[in-house]
Amino acid sequence: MSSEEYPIIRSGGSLLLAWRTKNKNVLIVGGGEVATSRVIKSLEADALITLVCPEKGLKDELKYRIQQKQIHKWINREFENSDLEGIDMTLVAIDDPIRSKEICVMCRERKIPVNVADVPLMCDFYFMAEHRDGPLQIAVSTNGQGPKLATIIRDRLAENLPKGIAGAIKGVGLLRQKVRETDPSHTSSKKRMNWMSRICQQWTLEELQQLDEEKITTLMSFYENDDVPNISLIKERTLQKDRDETLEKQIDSNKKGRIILVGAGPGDPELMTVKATKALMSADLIVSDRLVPPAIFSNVTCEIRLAPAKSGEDKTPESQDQIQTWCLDALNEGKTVIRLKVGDPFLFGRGGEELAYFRDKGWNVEVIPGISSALSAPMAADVPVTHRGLSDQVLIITGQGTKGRFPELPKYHEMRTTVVLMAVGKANELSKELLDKGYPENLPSVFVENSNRPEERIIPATVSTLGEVVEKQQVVSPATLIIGRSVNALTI
Ligand SMILES: C[C@@]1(CC(=O)O)c2cc3[nH]c(cc4nc(cc5[nH]c(cc(n2)[C@H]1CCC(=O)O)[C@@](C)(CC(=O)O)[C@@H]5CCC(=O)O)C(CC(=O)O)=C4CCC(=O)O)c(CCC(=O)O)c3CC(=O)O
Ligand SMILES: NC(=O)C1=CN([C@@H]2O[C@H](COP(=O)(O)OP(=O)(O)OC[C@H]3O[C@@H](n4cnc5c(N)ncnc54)[C@H](O)[C@@H]3O)[C@@H](O)[C@H]2O)C=CC1
Repeated sequence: MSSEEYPIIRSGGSLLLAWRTKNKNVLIVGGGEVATSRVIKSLEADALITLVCPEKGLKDELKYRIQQKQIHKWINREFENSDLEGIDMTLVAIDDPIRSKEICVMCRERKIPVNVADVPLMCDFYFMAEHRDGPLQIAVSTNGQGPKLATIIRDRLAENLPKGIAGAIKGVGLLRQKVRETDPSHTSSKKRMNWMSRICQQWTLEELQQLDEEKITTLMSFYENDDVPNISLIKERTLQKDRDETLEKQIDSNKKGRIILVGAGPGDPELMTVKATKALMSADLIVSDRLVPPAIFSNVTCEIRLAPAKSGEDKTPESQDQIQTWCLDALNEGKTVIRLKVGDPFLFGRGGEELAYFRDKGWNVEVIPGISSALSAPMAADVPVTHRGLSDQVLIITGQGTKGRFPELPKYHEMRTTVVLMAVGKANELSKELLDKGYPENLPSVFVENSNRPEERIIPATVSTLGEVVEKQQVVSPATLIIGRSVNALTI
C-alpha cells in the first residue's frame, strides 16, 4: 500500500459537527453580553434554556426574552451545583474565573459538555463565527487562533455567496421531502440520491430557488422514469395544469354542468385523441353531427342525439336551434354535454360559432381538437401535402362556400397543394373556377371518399375532369379532393 493513496492526517483540528439541540436542556450561566449571544444562538437551535443569573446582572435583552417566555427557566441567583441536574450542555459566561473553573470541573465529572467563554482549556467545544440565511449556516473556526479573524473571513464568505441561495436550499429541501414521501423504501435510496444530485447539478441556484409546491408536484412526475427535465418544461407543464384546474374550478363553481366541443376526427375511432375518447366516456349526453360514423360510439353508454341536418350544407336555423336547446336543457340539469363534430371543430366545423353561442349564455366551453380529413385524407391517398421540390404550402378550402359561392381562390402556384373539403356537390363549377385561376388542365387531383373508414375509396382525376369523374364514379360525400403536383409525389 502506498502512502500517496490516502490523505495525510492534519491533527490539531476540531471535529466540526452541526449539533442538534432541539428540546435539549442547555444551561447558560451569566447575564452579560456573551451570555446574551449564547442565548440567541441556542434559541435559534431550538434549545430549552435554563438561565442562571441574578436579576441585577441581566442585560436588557435578556430581561426582554424572559418576559417573552423565550427562556424555558430563569433562576434568579448565582450558580449552584444543583443547577446541573438534567442538563445536556453548559455555557459559562461570567466575570469570575475561579467559579468558572469550578463549574467546568463539575460538568466534566458529570460528562456534561461545557464551554467557558474565552477560556480554550475549559472548552469541550468552541463557538464559531457564523453566517445564517434561512436553512443555510456557514461557520468559521480558527481553532482559537484568531476569533476576530474568523468573523472577518465569515463576512467575506457571506458577501460572495450567490443571491437567493437560501431559497434554493428551501426548494431542494421541499423536493427531497416529497421524493422520500413518494418513494420511501430503503431499496430506492440509490435512485433517490442519484436523482436529487442530478437535479442539484443540472439546475442553477436561481432555478432551484423557484421550486414551489406546484412545480415540485410537476417535477415528481419525472422521478418515476428517473428523468431530469429542465425548468422551462416544468414551468410550462405547471402553467397548463393551472389552466386546466382553473377551468375545472370555474365549471365546478357553476355547478350547472359542462359542455365540451369535441372533434371526432375523420371517422376511424383510433384516430380520435385520447382526450376526446375520455370525454365521450364521461358524458351524460352526446349531441353529434350526423356525419360522425357509428363506430365512434361503439363504447359509449350515454344518450346520443343526432343533429337534425346532415351537414353544414343543409343545416337550417331550425336544426341549429334544436341542437342548442338540447345542449342548454341538459346543461341546466347539471349534465356533461358533448357537442361532437367530424374532423376538427374549428376547421369548417362552425365550432367557433357554437362556442361563442354557449359562452354568451354563460357557459365555459372546452374544446378538444380532432384530426381534420384535410390532413388525414391526403395521407390515406398516399399524398404528402408538402414535399420538397413539389409543394411548400397547403391551401384548405370548402367546396361549398356560403350562399353557393366558392371562397376567393388565389392564383395558381405550382408549389401549392390545394385541399378541398366537401368537394363533390359542385365539382363542375370548381373545375371552372380552378382553370380560371390558372390551374393546369392536367394537374393531378384525387378524391378520397369516406377517408379513414372501412368503405374508403381513392379516385384519381385531373383539374379539368373533376365533374366528369364525380358523375362516372358516383363519388359521394363525405369526400376530400386534393389537387397539386404532390398528388403524384409517391407514385412517380
Ligand atoms: C476559543 C474560543 C472559545 C469560545 O468562546 O467559544 C474563543 C476564545 C477567545 N476569544 C477571545 C477574544 C475575542 N473573541 C471574539 C469574538 C468571538 N469569539 C468567538 C469564539 C471563540 N473565542 C472561540 C474560538 C473560535 C475560533 O477560533 O474561531 C466567536 C467566533 C464565536 C462566539 O463566541 O459566539 C466570537 C465572534 C462572534 C461573532 O461575531 O459572530 C472577539 C471579537 C469581538 O468580540 O468582536 C475577540 C477579540 C479579538 C480577538 O482576540 O480576536 C479571546 C481573547 C481574550 C483576551 O485576550 O482576553 C479568547 C481566549 C483566547 O484566545 O485564549
Ligand atoms: N463582553 C465581551 O465582549 C467580552 C467578554 N469576555 C469575557 O466573557 C465573560 C463574560 O463577559 P460578559 O458577557 O461581557 O459579562 P460581564 O462581564 O459584563 O458580566 C458578567 C455576568 O456574569 C454574571 N455572574 C457573575 N458571577 C455569576 C455567577 N456565579 N452565577 C451567575 N451569574 C454570574 C453577572 O451577573 C453578569 O451578568 C467575562 O469573563 C469576560 O471577560 C471576553 C471577550 C469579550
